[in-house]
Amino acid sequence: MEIYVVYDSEAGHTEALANAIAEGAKSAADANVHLHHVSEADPRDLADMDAIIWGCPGHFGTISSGLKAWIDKLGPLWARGQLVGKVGAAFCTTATVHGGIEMTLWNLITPMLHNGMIIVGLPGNVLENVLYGSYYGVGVTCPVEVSEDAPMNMPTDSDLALGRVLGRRVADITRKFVS
Ligand SMILES: Cc1cc2nc3c(=O)[nH]c(=O)nc-3n(C[C@H](O)[C@H](O)[C@H](O)COP(=O)(O)O)c2cc1C
Repeated sequence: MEIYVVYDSEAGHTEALANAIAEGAKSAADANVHLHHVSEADPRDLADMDAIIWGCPGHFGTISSGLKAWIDKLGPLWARGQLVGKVGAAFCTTATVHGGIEMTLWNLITPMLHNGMIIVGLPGNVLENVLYGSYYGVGVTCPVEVSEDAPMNMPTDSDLALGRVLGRRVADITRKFVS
């Protein structure tokens, strides 16, 4: 099965989470995972995918303009119904816990629904999620550094574990549709 992971990221926080999601998806032996920064991703490639996972930093409570501009190139695929029935999932990073994680995840999911995709979140029986996560995908907080000299606050091991679980879950659910 073909799984596409596309992300926007300015300083690498969301990229680290995207890497963990791709790693989780790749842990399924039958998954062929395509991981791309949005600047090098071709929307036309989505037609050949079985599952699509996209994510970005939350910018003012919603999708970053970089990823939104890319999503807005999906009109021709939408018009031909080429994404209908594909599995989708979303992820994001923000700087604060109450800085719009859920709104950003919902805004990422909305265009998937408009394209007829089947959304996969994380349920409460996933251990990593019940302790810490979100039901709408993976949204994690990387707090702003206390000073310019401080090391960057990247996603924690728990954050990355959630990412791996989402990637694997997408692969396991997609398999039920493609086999
Ligand atoms: C223009 C802009 C708007 C942002 N808006 C928010 C916000 O509304 N809430 C929040 O918690 N963080 C906000 N942030 C912080 C980023 O979401 C956060 O630092 C994120 O982890 C950056 O990920 P990246 O390194 O992958 O770009 C904003 C950052 C920028 C540049």
